[in-house]
Amino acid sequence: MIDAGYGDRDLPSPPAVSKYVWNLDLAKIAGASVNHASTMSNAARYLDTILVPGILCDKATVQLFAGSGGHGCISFLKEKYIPAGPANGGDGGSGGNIWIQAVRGETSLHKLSRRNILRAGRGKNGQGRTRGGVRGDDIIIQVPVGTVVREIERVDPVFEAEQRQKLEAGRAPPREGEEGSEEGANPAGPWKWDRSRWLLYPAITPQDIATAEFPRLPRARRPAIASVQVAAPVSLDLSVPMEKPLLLAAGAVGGLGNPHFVTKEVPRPKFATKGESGMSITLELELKLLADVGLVGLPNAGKSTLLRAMSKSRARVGNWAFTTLQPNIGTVVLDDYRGRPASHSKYADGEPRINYTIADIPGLVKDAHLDRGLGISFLRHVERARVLAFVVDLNAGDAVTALRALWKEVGEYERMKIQEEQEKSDPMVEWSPFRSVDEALRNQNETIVIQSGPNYNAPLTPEIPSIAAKPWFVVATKADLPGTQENFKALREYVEEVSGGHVEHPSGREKVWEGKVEALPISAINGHGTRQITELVVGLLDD
Ligand SMILES: Nc1nc2c(ncn2[C@@H]2O[C@H](COP(=O)(O)OP(=O)(O)OP(=O)(O)O)[C@@H](O)[C@H]2O)c(=O)[nH]1
Ligand SMILES: [Mg+2]
Repeated sequence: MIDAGYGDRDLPSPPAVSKYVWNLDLAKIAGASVNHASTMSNAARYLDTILVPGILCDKATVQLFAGSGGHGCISFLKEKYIPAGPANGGDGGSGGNIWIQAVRGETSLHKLSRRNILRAGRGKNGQGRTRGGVRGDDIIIQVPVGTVVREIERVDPVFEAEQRQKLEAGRAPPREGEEGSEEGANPAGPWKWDRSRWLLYPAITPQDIATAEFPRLPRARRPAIASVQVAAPVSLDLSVPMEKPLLLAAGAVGGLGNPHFVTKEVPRPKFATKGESGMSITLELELKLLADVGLVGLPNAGKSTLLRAMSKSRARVGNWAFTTLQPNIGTVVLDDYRGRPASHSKYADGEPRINYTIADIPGLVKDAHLDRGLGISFLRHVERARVLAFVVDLNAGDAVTALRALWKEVGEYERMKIQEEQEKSDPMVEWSPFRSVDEALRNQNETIVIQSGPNYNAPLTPEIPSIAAKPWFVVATKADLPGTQENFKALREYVEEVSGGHVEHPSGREKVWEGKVEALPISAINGHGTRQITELVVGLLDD
């Protein structure tokens, strides 16, 4: 236990917290069901801890396949005294849709990045007695709030068919009273069998096929729901939790049953159409805001130990620098629906906060902003956390020096980034357009301007608030070790002076967060002091 050298704060044991909130299992979400943490089986929980050792995942590429439509049915009424009744094949069911929804329960994209192909269900085929096929199952992709979605590729068979039809319509004069013909060949008909579109009666013979005449293929159709589909190309910034999911890809319509093709000449058509094939979209998802709290500290400061103490994360801990090479994320559950919640915190919209996330980032070293050590990619994570926790080791030299060194690194990185941004917005090439025909003929002064700006590699550079403007606090670890009190006292005095504005802000920036900076002593290996961190974090997040 830590003795009373740390002032008025006593260090109670940590709250019961657990790491994963389960409310999404992609294998089960068909049909818009949302599974809550409490309904998850222990086995699945256990499996996930093995499969995903808490590695933070902020990017995923997924290929989505909307459901194809079921085929139409070829069937005839058959009853006593009616040996050869009229056509009564049902239409095929339409394919399943794919939806996306940003929800608060999700904290990482790791489940999506593991399953990079998602398929909505296929519509069932139509059946006899004019029974339509059952619709395919929908898929809802639930992502964390702060996900940016961008389309990479799209294959839409219906769109292609429409384009083909337009082309044909332009090439061949349409028959009187009708639009352009489908599938080329002979615009005036009769049409021959197109294997990919027509379904034939099983008893039909090859000779029949060769001589049979088919009606004009119906135009490629879209389901009515496609009108609410997100316009192509998909580019979404899901920064608020969504009450209802958004339609990304509508399932394709089913084929038409044989009653659709009854004519005076062909009263009993022995064909029906196949369902349309579903579209596929490849999306890149990126989590813009990664965690509520980012742990910033020198190597070996005890960041991973702290994460383990606060969440159920099993991040690796070792008594040497660079134990952590990949960022880890842990979720601190505030309300596990058992007993009283650990906090009564609420989101801005009044919904109770059930958890918050902590990102354990590899240790920062001197000149990390020049990509030294594990460098820039990790500073990127720092930039995206809402609150920063500077973790300093009380047992490794002067804590104030360590804190200032950390801020310096963060500040340098930011300065470099601002410079880069400015360079990006400068025009890349000068351009002076021709002002007269003469000039053009002489072909002088021809330069072209390519305005740099959003491009494919950086289509969305969301506005990120300055790092120094983020709320922050200091976590002084290893407070259980002897002789650390003095170090902590000096640290707390320094921090108080910084919040009072008596000394320069360690970032060296002018616009800084104006709240009161706290310094908390903790002993992560004993779990002491973690409750205070939670209280503080929740307070900062609520502001
Ligand atoms: N006595 C004591 N030791 C601690 C405490 N927290 C961490 N340690 C020890 O400090 C060492 C480093 O801990 P880590 O959690 O791996 O440190 P880290 O900051 O994640 O280090 P990197 O991943 O290398 O950046 C381990 O040997 C821990 O056991 C603490 O509160 N008290
Ligand atoms: Mg670590």
